[in-house]
Amino acid sequence: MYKLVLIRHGESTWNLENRFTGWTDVDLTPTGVEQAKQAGRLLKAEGYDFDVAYTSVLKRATRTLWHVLDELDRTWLPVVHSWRLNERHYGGLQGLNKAEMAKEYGEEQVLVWRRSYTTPPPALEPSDPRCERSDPRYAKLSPEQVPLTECLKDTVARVMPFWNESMAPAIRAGRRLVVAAHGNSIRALVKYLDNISDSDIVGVNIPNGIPLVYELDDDLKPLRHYYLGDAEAVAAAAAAVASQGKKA
Ligand SMILES: O=C(O)[C@@H](CO)OP(=O)(O)O
Repeated sequence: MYKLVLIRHGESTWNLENRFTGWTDVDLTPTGVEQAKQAGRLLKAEGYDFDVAYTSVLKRATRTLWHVLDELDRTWLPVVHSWRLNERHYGGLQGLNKAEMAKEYGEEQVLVWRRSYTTPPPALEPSDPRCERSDPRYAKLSPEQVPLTECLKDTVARVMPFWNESMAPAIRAGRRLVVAAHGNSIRALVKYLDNISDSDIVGVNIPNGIPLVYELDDDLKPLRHYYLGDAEAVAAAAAAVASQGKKA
């Protein structure tokens, strides 16, 4: 039996301001830092140890990982960064306030933008200053690989090659992985692992900074999964994420 630990980054400045974030590289808030440290402490208290760490190229996930590794006294572990673990790209919504958009366009529309599997938010223009195509961290990608928007299906399509080519082989080789990523890149992995339908994934929300453990069989099929920590607090935190698209 293998174990895989997934952690969504701690609260970011734009989580706090309730803004669509996507590939915008915002940092953690002091609460987010504390959540990340707490995740590390929980893992340590439960006896978890790791051989390799995975994260995105965005600082809210990277710093979350650093705090987790620091608490585990494992700052020396190899860290694999991949843009494929980045948050889902939020297109022209990046930077806009979720509750204000719900007031303007309605909660139903915001739910479609946030959680529809196949409908992406409006795309960014390549000339938009928010477009990441000239960001040096993506210099090795073709322009088309740097999205102008994404629905979750698009995110699944770019996460899965990384799972298949890097993460899954590492797990099969017996390496214990800790992954610090984002709400929607984790939803993409969870959808694949648990074979969740396109409609049921709409209701899945990942709380900030709480380790999500997958126990996997020899074929990397999930035997079970669970969050570490208090179940009620986990449910409340996931419900809070779901309600970010409400009017107030
Ligand atoms: O804004 C975002 O990038 C994501 C994660 O914070 O939000 P949502 O939960 O609305 O997909």
